[in-house]
Amino acid sequence: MNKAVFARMNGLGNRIIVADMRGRADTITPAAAIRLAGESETAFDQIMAIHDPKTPGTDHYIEIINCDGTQAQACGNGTRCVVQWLSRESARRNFTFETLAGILTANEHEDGLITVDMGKPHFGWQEIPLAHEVADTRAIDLAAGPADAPVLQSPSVASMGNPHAIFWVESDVWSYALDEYGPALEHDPIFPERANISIARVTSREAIDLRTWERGAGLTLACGSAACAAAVLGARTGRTGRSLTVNVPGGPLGIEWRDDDHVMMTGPAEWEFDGSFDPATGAWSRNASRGAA
Ligand SMILES: N[C@@H](CCC[C@H](N)C(=O)O)C(=O)O
Repeated sequence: MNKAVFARMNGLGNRIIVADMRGRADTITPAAAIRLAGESETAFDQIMAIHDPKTPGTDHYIEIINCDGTQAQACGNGTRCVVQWLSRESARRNFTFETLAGILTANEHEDGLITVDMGKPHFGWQEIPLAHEVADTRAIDLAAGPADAPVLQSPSVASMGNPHAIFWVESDVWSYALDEYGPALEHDPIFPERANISIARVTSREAIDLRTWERGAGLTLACGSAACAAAVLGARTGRTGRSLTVNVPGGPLGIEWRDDDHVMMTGPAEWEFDGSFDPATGAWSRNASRGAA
């Protein structure tokens, strides 16, 4: 067994395992991911596996694995954790990554906060994707709760590389049973690749409160790509400006939808502990010698 090094980290409470798979030909199996997800110390929302680059001009290929063993195209909080991991091993602070969603850049600032260029949002029904054409992706025909008195309805949808549905609500986001509605909405037939489901309350032109039921992971304390989707859809529907704070349960994320259409996400990353694991089985051990920075 050729073990790989990992760190358990978090981005505003989004539980992330960063795994160093550089210089190796193997990948992390779904069985290994599910085993790590099932143990209390290593329980995670996403694994960010750092691989050797596939495309010239990029530093690393990043594979993103949800805790159910499925792959994701984008993970904003996890990308910040990868940047913090890499910036601990050299003086570099600027990186170019490739993911299933394409090529993105990220950099760590002097104060430790990290900005990720999450790329451009997509609003076309085929790009999200939806199962069929809809008139307007700013409000699609989808609801949760009793048919005659829906609790959540008419979400705005977008792709940030991965699919997102944002339900706009008037009351405190904690007053909605997202754990009850999330699973069915994630698997609704309108989403052929399933979707990340969020409820969003606009509190000013510059601020949104957001909770997310993540595709493949369930309720999380933070979802960076959902924060980006909420921000661009807030602006696209006239609810907000293009530069705002998205308050997720784990804390605030700064989001700017620039005039060149790129979405910039800024927030922290936190190192918890590290160890080594078998990418085939998920068997792992904790390393006592290297702790938080
Ligand atoms: N936590 C992430 C999103 C992870 C991927 C998502 N569950 C999916 O399957 O699309 C983030 O911070 O963006």
